[in-house]
Amino acid sequence: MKFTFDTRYAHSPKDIQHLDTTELREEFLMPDIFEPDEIRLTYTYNDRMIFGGVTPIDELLEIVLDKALGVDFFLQRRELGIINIGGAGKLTIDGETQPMAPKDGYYVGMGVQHVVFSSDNPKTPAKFYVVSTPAHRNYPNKHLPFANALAKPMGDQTHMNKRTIYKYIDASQMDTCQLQMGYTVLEPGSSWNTMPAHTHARRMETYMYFDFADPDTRVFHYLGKPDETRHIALSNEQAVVNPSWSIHCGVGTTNYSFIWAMCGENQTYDDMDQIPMSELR
Ligand SMILES: O=C(O)C(=O)C[C@H](O)C(=O)CO
Ligand SMILES: [Zn+2]
Repeated sequence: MKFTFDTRYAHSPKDIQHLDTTELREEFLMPDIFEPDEIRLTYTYNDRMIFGGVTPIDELLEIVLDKALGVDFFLQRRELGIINIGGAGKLTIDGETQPMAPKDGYYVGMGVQHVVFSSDNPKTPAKFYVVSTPAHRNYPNKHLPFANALAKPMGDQTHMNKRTIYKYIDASQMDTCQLQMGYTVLEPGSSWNTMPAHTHARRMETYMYFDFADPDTRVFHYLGKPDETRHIALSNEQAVVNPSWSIHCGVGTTNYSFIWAMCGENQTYDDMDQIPMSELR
């Protein structure tokens, strides 16, 4: 099993004025998330979120992080959200087995010692996207089937942003210390997500874009202060870190989906500052 644990640092909004394309990608993009029988994680200094992919094929995979976090085991002072974007798999949580159908989610509370990931069939492997945030107490583990996600239809065809936001880990449904997580599915013919753009200085956010309609699909993810924006061109199954001070929105050359995850000062999903279009530069 190969384990990758990258670091991404926190920035001032002024920093991105000086970054060229390569540097911008090195600082904000996580290019390869799902590699066979690998765990690939990124630790961002933005609210210390850890996010990435766990892709078991023939092996059982477990995230082992102790010295790197100065703890005895990974979830000693953290909670974990999981969404399976691949085939059927399983989690074994401190010895108890939990089937994970395609699109299933799971919340693992602080204090759990072992989370083991596996695929049911190596030909149709599970792909577990995971996000972990610092925690201060245990809340109960919870299986989060896709059918139970809170579905919020948004947008319209005229604005090319017809989409459904599926909230898996949401404060109205369950307790967590910080983590909120879910995913957004754009309809065919729609390409803009979260437009008008918004900021939420109270929370940082990460995104993992996936389910691209064809290999040449690209999503252009926008970041920066509203009056000083940059973009990053993304291929399928790549992720980006968005600092609290940054807008985010994106446009694809086809429709697509993305998993978002947030943490920080509050758990109020609708606490967003919409940016008037006249302020974008
Ligand atoms: O398309 C959208 O709109 C979103 O998915 C918005 C994200 O969930 C978000 O940015 C929450 O703050
Ligand atoms: Zn947001």
